[in-house]
Amino acid sequence: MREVFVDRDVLSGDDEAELAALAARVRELAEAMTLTKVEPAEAASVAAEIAALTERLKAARRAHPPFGTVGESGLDRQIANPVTGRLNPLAPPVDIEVSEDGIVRAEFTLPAVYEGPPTFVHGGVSAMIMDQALGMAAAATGTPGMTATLETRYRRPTPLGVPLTVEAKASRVEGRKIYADGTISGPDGRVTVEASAMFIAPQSAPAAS
Ligand SMILES: CCCCCCCCCCCCCCCC(=O)SCCNC(=O)CCNC(=O)[C@H](O)C(C)(C)COP(=O)(O)OP(=O)(O)OC[C@H]1O[C@@H](n2cnc3c(N)ncnc32)[C@H](O)[C@@H]1OP(=O)(O)O
Repeated sequence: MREVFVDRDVLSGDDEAELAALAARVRELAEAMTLTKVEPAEAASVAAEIAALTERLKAARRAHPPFGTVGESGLDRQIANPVTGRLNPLAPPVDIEVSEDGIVRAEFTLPAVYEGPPTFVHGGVSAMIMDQALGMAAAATGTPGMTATLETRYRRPTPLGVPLTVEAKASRVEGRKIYADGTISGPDGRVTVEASAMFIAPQSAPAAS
């Protein structure tokens, strides 16, 4: 696969593990925040403590999110990615694996912070997870690309708080265009979301930002 990334700090395994642990705590904080019933005065007190913690983190700051060390697939460097990044507290708990036959798969459970319709996953969150899974399936062909089109078909509501499965696979490569299809299904195996996407390999690597 050709190199597509700009220069970034690359974290050691230990540094990545520590920041991933911090991100996990921030995720728990977001979940607690969404569901808390504490009194307003307590909320204000907690807000002040969090502001102080944020200042501590800002004391040493990068210009851009870091990368992790390259894995065997060569695709797992974006550790602050908003869909699967261990270092990104906004990322849902989705750990996508790519098998040798190019099938992309993850099992995950989405908590209340991703709620759209009451008790169900927000459709934009499902689309985001599909985009990533389909993009990784496209990249597994050896030709990674930018999402050009993404079509999602919501067959039935996707429930929160139960094990879900996302699967995707590239169907064909036509020049710079890579096509992929995938699904999200519930614990009963029934498909809740179908998605198809077309990715286009850029003529040149994206410019540094
Ligand atoms: C390499 C990148 C990093 C990857 C790293 C891998 C990491 C491991 C995987 C991670 C997975 C992440 C998955 C999320 C990935 C995003 O989230 S990407 C972000 C969302 N997408 C974007 O921002 C894309 C914005 N658009 C663009 O940058 C450019 O329009 C594109 C898509 C690169 C195409 O630009 P271009 O190369 O100049 O295209 P151009 O030469 O005009 O057209 C080529 C052909 O494509 C067609 N085409 C172009 N655009 C479209 C379109 N939108 N719809 C339909 N057809 C189109 C043209 O009609 C033309 O067709 P033909 O005439 O050849 O038949």
